[in-house]
Amino acid sequence: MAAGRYGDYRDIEFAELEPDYDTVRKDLAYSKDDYDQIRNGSRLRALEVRDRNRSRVRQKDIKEREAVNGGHRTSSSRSDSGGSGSGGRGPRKCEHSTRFMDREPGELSSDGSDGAVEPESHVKDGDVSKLKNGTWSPQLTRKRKFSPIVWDRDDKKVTDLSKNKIMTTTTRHPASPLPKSGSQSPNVLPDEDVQISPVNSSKFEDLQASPVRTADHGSVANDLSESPVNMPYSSSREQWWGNDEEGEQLEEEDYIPTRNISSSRWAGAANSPADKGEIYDSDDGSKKKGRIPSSELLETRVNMRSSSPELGELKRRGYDGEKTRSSDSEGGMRSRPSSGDRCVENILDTEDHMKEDAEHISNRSSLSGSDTDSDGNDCRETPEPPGPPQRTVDMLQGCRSVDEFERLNKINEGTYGVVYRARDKKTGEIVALKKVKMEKEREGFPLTSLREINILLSFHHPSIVDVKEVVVGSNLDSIFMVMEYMEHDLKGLMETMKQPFSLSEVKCLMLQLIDGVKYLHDNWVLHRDLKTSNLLLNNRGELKICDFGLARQYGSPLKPYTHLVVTLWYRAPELLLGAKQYSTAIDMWSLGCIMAELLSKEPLFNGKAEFDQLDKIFRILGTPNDTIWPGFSKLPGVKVNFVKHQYNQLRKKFPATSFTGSPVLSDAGFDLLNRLLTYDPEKRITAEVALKHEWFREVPLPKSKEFMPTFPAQHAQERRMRRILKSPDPLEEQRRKELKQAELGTGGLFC
Ligand SMILES: Nc1ncnc2c1ncn2[C@@H]1O[C@H](COP(=O)(O)OP(=O)(O)OP(=O)(O)O)[C@@H](O)[C@H]1O
Repeated sequence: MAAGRYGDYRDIEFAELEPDYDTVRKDLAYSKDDYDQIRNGSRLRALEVRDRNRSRVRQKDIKEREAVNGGHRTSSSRSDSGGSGSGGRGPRKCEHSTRFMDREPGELSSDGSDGAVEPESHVKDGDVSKLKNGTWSPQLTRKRKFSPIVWDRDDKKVTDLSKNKIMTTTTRHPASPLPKSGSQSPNVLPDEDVQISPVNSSKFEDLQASPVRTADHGSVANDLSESPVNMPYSSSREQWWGNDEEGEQLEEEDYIPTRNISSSRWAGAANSPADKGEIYDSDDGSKKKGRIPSSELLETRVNMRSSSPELGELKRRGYDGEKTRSSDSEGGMRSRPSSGDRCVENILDTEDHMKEDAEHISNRSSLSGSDTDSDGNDCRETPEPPGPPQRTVDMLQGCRSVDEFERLNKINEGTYGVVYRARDKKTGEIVALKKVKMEKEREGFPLTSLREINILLSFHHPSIVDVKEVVVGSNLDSIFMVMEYMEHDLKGLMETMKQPFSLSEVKCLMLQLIDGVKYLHDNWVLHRDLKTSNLLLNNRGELKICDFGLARQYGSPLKPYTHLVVTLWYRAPELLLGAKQYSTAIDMWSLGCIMAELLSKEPLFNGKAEFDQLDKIFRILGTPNDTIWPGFSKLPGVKVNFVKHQYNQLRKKFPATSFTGSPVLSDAGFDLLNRLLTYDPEKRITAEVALKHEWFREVPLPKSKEFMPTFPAQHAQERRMRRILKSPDPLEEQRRKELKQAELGTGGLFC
């Protein structure tokens, strides 16, 4: 739409330029005689002299016309010629041209109207003089539009780094060879005592005692609160999109204070203190933690840059070539052609810089004090004055207004966003709008949401939910992701189903899921929160992964990350046992849990707390040891006695034949499940290998998407109520509890 507007303008401009071009063409045209004489080698000098004279006459003519029209122009403006050719509309046209050229495709005025052009009155004499004085020139404005927040980016460096990244090899866990059907589980139990315990605090000191912990929490949090920045406009005039009391209440309840802001989240950031062992990346313990006040970020920015690649710099494999929005490593995200992408570009840029700034905040904190400085006085630098609040608005320039959508109903409310079904008023398309919970506005735009937006805008795959664009609330106080609408999530759907999915349906779903995860892993992203409620299904049988709030890039060498990721039931044992380094295998474990749940319609390991979760896993898979999982006993969580379960009971849960209604699974199917649920992350099956697993080639073959059953879309209220009544989600509660404990630095299995 906006591109069309842009295009229209160009059409008009060129249409009006047309006469001039004709004139020029005529002026420059040689007569046939001239041409013949030139060919014959004569009159060349004479023609040159004639052309120079004509040119002088033309310049004079242009100046005269300008004088008549009273136009003002910058000499270098392209609209110059347009203006000169437009007769009486000269000056007005010129002003509009400047504004039009200034605005990028997809940009709208903040009120959501098609106010791309500022009223003429805005370009008054004062402005003209400014323009003449060079304080506001079309060139300058145009540059700002491309990058509203202008940073001193070192392009060369970035390019080099992205190259480095591409050349880096990952330390992914190798695929273990496919055992024979019915072979022993990779989680074969040893005959030795295993002592497992909640990790004592000393074990986890290095993980938890991030230098940005208590003191820095104080520091950062105080900085945050002292910097009332971010969304500069209050939401006093609530529109229907924002007027959601339910959501607001939840926001209050859910709020967990920011503990710290991440260090470099990119693996291999050789320059980052994290790599020198100075700080640990604990940014992602909560999607709520990283909240970046724009001004704080802007003010604290320094030249500290991660030497690791940015998301936009990664080489996207797989389906990327199909869509132009993605970019490869060298091309970068910066050349986005489609409508609304200017907004996207701004957001991606902002996320990059926020990340850098977050790193700086973290590093600054880490360098300036210990975590015992609870008052933070010593380590805290004097907070600098808040930056210009319009920075946040700049970030949102080019985004359409949410008022261009008609709200149909509220689909669901996650912890971090409210999702609505809506109709694009222009196209009639039904979409899902996820409103980013701003929580306490003064604390800034949630970094995790920026991260999610960043990833989802960058990645395109049939199994990844498509985010089309980002739109803003009328007051620029809220942000929505416009996603393709999906009728169901698998969790909600399974709650309504009387029977579990059939084998061929599970295969169809698993194939799509593994394919999506492979795409993520191929592109160096861990999802870190794969669970049935984050898997969407539409009535065309298409499964799509959503909720990338915890996703992050990983690289080689692996860096220590927070273990407080992945909802408890789907959390890999290495995370539960406090491993500081983990990789793609954590997502594969989640896939194992999901596969089992799809088959049985029940969660496989539904622990109530970390210890209970481990216990449930060990009861079914047996208690691991160093033989089946080298390095197991060194994990921080392996301390005191866990009950030693000798046998793997998984087959009993998924027998080859059953008369009791248990979900049946062939040897091949069981092998896949077993390999997804392998204890040793190094031996756990990869997405690439899993995709080729023989289970998908044996009968019953995977159902094709078109033949997947359709289900009536649940009424949002029903869906919410059922969740509240039937499954007061212990997982979220658990996670919140963990995070609170982590923030307080007390209690908990790993504190
Ligand atoms: N594109 C979509 N189409 C339809 N429904 C969706 C879509 N995206 C999300 N939903 C619904 O909204 C719910 C919450 O979405 P999402 O997981 O992205 O939010 P969240 O706040 O991050 O959730 P969580 O609390 O699980 O972390 C999903 O479980 C799903 O039911």
